Amino acid sequence: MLPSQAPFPATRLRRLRKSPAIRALVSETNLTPADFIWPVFVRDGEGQVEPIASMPGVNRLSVDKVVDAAREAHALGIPSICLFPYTDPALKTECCSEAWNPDNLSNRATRAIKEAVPDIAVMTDVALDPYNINGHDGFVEDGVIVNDRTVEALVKQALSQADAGADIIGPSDMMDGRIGALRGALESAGHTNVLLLSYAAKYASAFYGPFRDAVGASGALKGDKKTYQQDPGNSDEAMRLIQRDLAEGADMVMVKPGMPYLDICQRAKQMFGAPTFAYQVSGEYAMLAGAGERGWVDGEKVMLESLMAFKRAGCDGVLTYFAPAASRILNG
Ligand SMILES: NCc1[nH]cc(CCC(=O)O)c1CC(=O)O
Repeated sequence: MLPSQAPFPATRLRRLRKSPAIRALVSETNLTPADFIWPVFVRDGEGQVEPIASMPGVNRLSVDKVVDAAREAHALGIPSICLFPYTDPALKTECCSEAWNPDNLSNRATRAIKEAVPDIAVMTDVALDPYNINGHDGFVEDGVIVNDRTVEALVKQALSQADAGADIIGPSDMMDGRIGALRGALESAGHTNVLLLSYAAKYASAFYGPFRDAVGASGALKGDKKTYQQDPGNSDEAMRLIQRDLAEGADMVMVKPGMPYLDICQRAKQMFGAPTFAYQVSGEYAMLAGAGERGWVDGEKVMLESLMAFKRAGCDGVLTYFAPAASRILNG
């Protein structure tokens, strides 16, 4: 596999690292703002910028401020912004109907962004957890997270998002059969060019903790998500999930979390060659940003190194809360 190399001193691999110019010539991986999808948290109100304690530097934004964020992202060269609503606890119910309300927070934000910054791709999240009194991604019946009835609700949710103008729909729920159901419903409704970025290999991870604070789901969640999210020790299962989702009509696939699962990213890209994304999740962000804030690591350098690692592993892009900070540095 590897080309043969002459023995030392004919081969001195340090020659290839001798100066910035030579290193630039032989660098294998390129990181640019075009690699990023920026997840943002949306809340009610106007002019609201509300810090999230466990995610230093990340805020919940009212719709007007999300539009500002989209403008900023576009100016920085970030192609896509991904919306996560913080839902008023009073709107959380067992039937989760706020999820497909055409005027829910996520749909209002989508419409506002598409009007103000039409060129940015808006990604939305399909799962019931922000709206569910039980905090789960699916309906709960007698303590069981039920699959098929949940998929019917996810279809309604996704159609309301597509109607609002979402470009990319990201099902993060991990129910079986949802990609096929969503693709069929989008086609029937005439949304033939709405993309599905499937959270295909999503693990039951402790790294989602700060996110659940950010969307207000931590208090609501009863139990864990292990009957639908994957066992962190499994790799073959991830390949089966990705293969299944591509076969059902996913345009792009995601591995989540990111940094602890780079082996899954690499395997997925090599095996399927599909557009592959990683989600550098809230807990990963909190570790890097928190340690950077305290001066325990060089925050900027670990941020860029961690993002470069996704590209090296074979990812086409990465969902990261660092998107604007990293882009500002990359743009010089
Ligand atoms: N549908 C839930 C969802 N969508 C995105 C994230 C996590 C994102 C992050 O941690 O940054 C989660 C959390 C979960 O599955 O409990």
